Amino acid sequence: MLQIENLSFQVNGENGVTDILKNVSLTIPDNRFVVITGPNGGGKTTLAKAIMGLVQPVTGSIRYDGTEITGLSVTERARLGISYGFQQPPRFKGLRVQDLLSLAAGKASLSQDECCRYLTQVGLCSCDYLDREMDTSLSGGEIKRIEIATILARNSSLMIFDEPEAGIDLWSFARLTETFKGIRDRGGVTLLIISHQERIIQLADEIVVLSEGELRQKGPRDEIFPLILADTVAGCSYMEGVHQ
Ligand SMILES: Nc1ncnc2c1ncn2[C@@H]1O[C@H](COP(=O)(O)OP(=O)(O)OP(=O)(O)O)[C@@H](O)[C@H]1O
Repeated sequence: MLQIENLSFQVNGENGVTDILKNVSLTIPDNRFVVITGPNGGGKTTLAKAIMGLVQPVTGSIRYDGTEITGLSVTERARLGISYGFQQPPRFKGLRVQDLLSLAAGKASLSQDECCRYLTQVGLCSCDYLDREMDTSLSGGEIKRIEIATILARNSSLMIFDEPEAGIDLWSFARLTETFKGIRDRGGVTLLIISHQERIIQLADEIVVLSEGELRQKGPRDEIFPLILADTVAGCSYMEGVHQ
């Protein structure tokens, strides 16, 4: 179980201190498929990075499976079974796709068959990619899908994906949603997915809405999704005010 209590995060800029996360509390039981959504800049990525240990909160605590992890490093959290796929994954020049998948799986060398299994789940043909370097020769969508494959290879108990749909074509996206659905149906993994995509939101057990650094809504998909639709159809009150 993931337990987040009163989590706050601030940045110091030229205009002083800005609150990015404001007292966010959230409990996610095991084996749940949870989608975090909300307007751009609402704090979703920051929350995911705080869970992974990539940013340090100013106040609050994060517990995972009963262990206080707020002060732990990324590596220690990874050992506890947490993994995070970046919104914009880094490139690793000099490392081949097969090397990266092997590292993720914690093996000296992952067999071609095993690599193929992970790459197929993100819609890539392994023969075309295993020897490719993780450098700028790969497209943004390819890098994104390979990174998602490395998270699958890691076999974590809490997988956090940050906008997995970003830059991915319609065909690969369809394959990816099937993969997420398969993980959910098999059980044993908590999926925390940041997404703006209706097809991913539709798979969720629960939806969390973050806006302006605050947790605005949380509940079962069937309860929260109609509220989101009503809200977005009503339009943005700020923009309406600007154009008056
Ligand atoms: N290190 C930082 N310095 C300054 N501002 C930051 C920093 N990190 C995040 N922010 C700001 O905090 C806000 C939340 O950012 P975050 O990336 O968490 O939003 P998000 O909900 O993931 O947005 P999107 O849907 O656009 O990906 C944004 O306004 C962002 O510009």
